[in-house]
Amino acid sequence: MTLRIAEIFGPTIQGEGALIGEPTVFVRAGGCDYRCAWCDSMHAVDSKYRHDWAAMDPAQVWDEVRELSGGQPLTVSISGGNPAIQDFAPLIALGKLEGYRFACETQGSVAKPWFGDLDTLVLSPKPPSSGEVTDWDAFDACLKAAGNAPQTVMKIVIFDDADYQWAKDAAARYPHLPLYLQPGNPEVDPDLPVDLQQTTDRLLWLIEKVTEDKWFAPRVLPQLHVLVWGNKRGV
Ligand SMILES: C[S@@+](CC[C@H](N)C(=O)[O-])C[C@H]1O[C@@H](n2cnc3c(N)ncnc32)[C@H](O)[C@@H]1O
Ligand SMILES: Nc1nc2[nH]cc(C(=O)O)c2c(=O)[nH]1
Ligand code: SF4
Ligand SMILES: [Mg+2]
Repeated sequence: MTLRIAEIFGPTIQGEGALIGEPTVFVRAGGCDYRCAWCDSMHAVDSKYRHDWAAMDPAQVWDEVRELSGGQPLTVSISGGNPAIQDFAPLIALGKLEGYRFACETQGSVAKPWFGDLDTLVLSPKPPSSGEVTDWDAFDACLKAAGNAPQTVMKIVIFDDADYQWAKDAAARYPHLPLYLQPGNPEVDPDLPVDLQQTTDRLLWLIEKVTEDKWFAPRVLPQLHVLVWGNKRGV
């Protein structure tokens, strides 16, 4: 089975969540079952970009990851789009043979057996500002599919008070899932600069929300890659 791939890039650092700062190569899948209002990766979502996506065999994808990483095992981050609408089991199997680790980012709308082959599964359910509605049965199926995967975490993007309250309710459903919050980035055009002051102001707003609320469960993190590179693609 070929994979629809929007881009493969790196090595860079994982800019978000549990693995923040860790060197990684990204494999970005093309296609998504959601249309989040503020998606920063529409080039991997909207079918109008599908002609820019490559149909690749897992072995071809693997060759490129190996090349980019110089054959030095690291964590491969599978993102998208929603990678869970495709079969990444063969790619993960190829990489594991050479000692690589795998993380995957998905919204939790589609469960796949290969979640159980991952080292890290990042489930990122979408708050109200996205315009999407979470199917919690599907989310539960993702947790079940992850089974014994060493690390499963939840990462929620927060744009406003309604998102914050929604995140608290979502966290209450899964008290044992490690939780990461990141402020939303409203400016996602790769050709426009990111305002660093506004970016850190949004982070400060979120930090003050959780501390004033004495909500000590989540870790609050910036998008490190946005601080360093703005909305540049391929980093
Ligand atoms: C582009 S998505 C791709 C993977 C998957 N579709 C998902 O949403 O989890 C990767 C991560 O970026 C986050 N993200 C997307 N747009 C964002 C924005 N404008 N500001 C902050 N985070 C954003 C998503 O919530 C998700 O956690
Ligand atoms: N450096 C870097 N870190 C990221 N973390 C999640 C990303 C994504 O778009 O899935 C991403 C990305 O695109 N770049
Ligand atoms: S689920 Fe992820 S890739 Fe899909 S539209 Fe939302 S943020 Fe973008
Ligand atoms: Mg991104």
